[in-house]
Amino acid sequence: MAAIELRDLTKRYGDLVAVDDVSFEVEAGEVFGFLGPNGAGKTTTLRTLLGMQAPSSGTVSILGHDTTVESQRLDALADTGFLPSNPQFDEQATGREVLDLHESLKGGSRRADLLSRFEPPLDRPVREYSTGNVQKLGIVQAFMHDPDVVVLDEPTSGLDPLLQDRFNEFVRDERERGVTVLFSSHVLSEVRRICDRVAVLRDGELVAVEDVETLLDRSGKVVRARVAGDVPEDAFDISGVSDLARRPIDGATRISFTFTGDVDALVDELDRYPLQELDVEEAPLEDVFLDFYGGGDDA
Ligand SMILES: Nc1ncnc2c1ncn2[C@@H]1O[C@H](COP(=O)(O)OP(=O)(O)OP(=O)(O)O)[C@@H](O)[C@H]1O
Repeated sequence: MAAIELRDLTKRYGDLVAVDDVSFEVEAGEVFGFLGPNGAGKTTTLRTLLGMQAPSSGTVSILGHDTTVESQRLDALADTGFLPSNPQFDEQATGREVLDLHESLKGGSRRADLLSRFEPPLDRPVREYSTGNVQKLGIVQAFMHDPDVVVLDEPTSGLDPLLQDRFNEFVRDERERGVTVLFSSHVLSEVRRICDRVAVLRDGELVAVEDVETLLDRSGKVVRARVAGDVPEDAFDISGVSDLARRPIDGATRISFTFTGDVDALVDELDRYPLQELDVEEAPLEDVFLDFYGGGDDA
């Protein structure tokens, strides 16, 4: 049984189809990234999955419980943590009081551990919190009852780069513990670092569900080389080379291209020239996702 399952989920707001026939599963113990530009329908999908609003059609379940049925939803939520995109707490309450209430409702066996990692200012009222501190309190609250499944809506927004790193490391640790994590994000580099698989949503429609590794393999490598002297016209005219650029510089030639072909063929071709420098790296995820986000029907 998948930890999270969405089948043919559609959610309409009046005439607007915010989520259009979306199906995917998140396996137990998987870290699954949910990506899409603003307005793609990510929040709508997550809120519908959690039973906070009814689907127009289709089914949603967490840990085998249908979250559109109230009794089953409560069973699901007992083992689920949720961090909304703009967490809102009682402004008058202190962070400690917010967590005390949550603990009395759902439990707090991991509270101390989480507080030592994220350190929100517990004795100040929430109205005095910065955006980052609200987010830290939200993270503690989402994980403190030791849930099996956690749904996070843009968890690193509002966190500074240091805290983003701490959060990403934390998610990797949670994965080691077998926790299932579904999170939406705009931050593509973090997806690379912590996700097993990703789903990409555009205009309410799912345009891809893929292993992150497969996605990166498919997008190829960026190769940059500096070759002594000139290079012939047909240099690097081999299968898998695209966006080839060359420019003379100080008695040498700078070459750059994207490569999706056979590595042996590339090595053979490189071997034909007197190389002065060589740099091979993954294509930036931003470029990979532009294929999906960029519009058109060819994604
Ligand atoms: N309660 C609502 N009533 C009417 N329209 C809504 C409602 N909530 C969302 N929408 C619309 O549904 C579409 C999807 O919005 P949603 O917030 O799910 O996207 P998102 O991918 O989470 O975007 P973002 O990254 O900006 O948070 C948008 O066109 C939005 O305006």
